Amino acid sequence: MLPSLFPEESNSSPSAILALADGTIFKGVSIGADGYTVAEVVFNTSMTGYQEILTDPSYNGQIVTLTYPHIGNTGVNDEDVESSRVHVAGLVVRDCSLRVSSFRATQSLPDYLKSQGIVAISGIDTRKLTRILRDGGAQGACILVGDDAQRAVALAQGFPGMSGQDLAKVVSIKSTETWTEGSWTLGQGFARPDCNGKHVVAYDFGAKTNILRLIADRGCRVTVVPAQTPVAEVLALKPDGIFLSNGPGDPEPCDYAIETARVAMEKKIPLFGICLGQQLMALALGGKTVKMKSGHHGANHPVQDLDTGRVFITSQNHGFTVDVNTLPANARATHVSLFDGTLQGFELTDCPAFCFQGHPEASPGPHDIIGLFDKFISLMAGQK
Ligand SMILES: NC(=O)CC[C@H](N)C(=O)O
Repeated sequence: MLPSLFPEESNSSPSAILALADGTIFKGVSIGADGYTVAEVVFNTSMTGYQEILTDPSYNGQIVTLTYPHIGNTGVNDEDVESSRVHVAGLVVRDCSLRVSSFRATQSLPDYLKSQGIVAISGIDTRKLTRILRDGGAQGACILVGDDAQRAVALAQGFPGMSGQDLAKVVSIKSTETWTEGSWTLGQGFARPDCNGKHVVAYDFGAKTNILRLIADRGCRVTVVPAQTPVAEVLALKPDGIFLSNGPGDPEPCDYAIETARVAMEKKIPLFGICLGQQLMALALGGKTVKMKSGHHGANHPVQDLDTGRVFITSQNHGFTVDVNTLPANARATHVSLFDGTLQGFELTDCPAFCFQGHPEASPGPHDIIGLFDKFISLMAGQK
């Protein structure tokens, strides 16, 4: 007998179903918690960084399928997390490694998923799944442990969609915190930078920790505030700059955050937005955001700087985009996606505010465009 392509099938892992709202059914094995999960399913093309992806709060409410086929080989560790817990609603992989091989690993991926209560499936033809999502767009899906395919399809079809979902306030911290940790280096752990420079107040809509680390690395004093903190309270903290974080869900219903962005721009406080932060700034200016077909989720997206022509390979994770044609005249496009021409960054001509749709903090991904953090520091220092 030929060895199974999915060795985990040959041991005692329970069977599981992945059903799509369009009725497609995939059979595999459970590598996570029991039960079922229902959410929008999106594909991520990163070749590394599954632990960062799992813990990115912007994935809250989404099932992620990884196009890289061999997942789990380095297990999980205590440092490669972008928040305090797993946020994806479920995980779909082609082949979950049976063996963990990394000196940093503290747990296997399946044990980690089980301990966090995350339903996940392995043994899936993720190329077929990704083609369906690429051609038909992201859609509702259900991962169900067991064999009841009909129930899984019905659950997937009941998913209401991402539009209209305000998840930023759900994942945000509940009280104000001070952030002091810098980046991690092998053998040295997390840096403890001198945080007595510019005072940045960071709105937490589901912020990835590497963003806060990169701001702290640059000597800033970082105060992190809950998503619904009134902007007047933030202004009373006398910030040198305000940061609007990434976050899950639809930006449009986040009226509290749109108001924050509007006032910060009106008061001409140096302002930097990443991903959801860009979308909130656009909405505050009277612009519009739209749901994309399959979104951008990966670590290989080329983005062009419209001023210099230079191309950066960037990390991306968004399902909504700003319609550039709806922005007012004082918003100048600075970056564009070379995959589909969507807006990747803009800045204001009459106030020190700029934003980026992708992820300059990477994690996972290339650091090509990390210089945007230095641009924020320069803005706070009053330089253009
Ligand atoms: N990473 C993010 O901030 C994502 C923003 C928003 N939730 C979107 O999907 O477009």
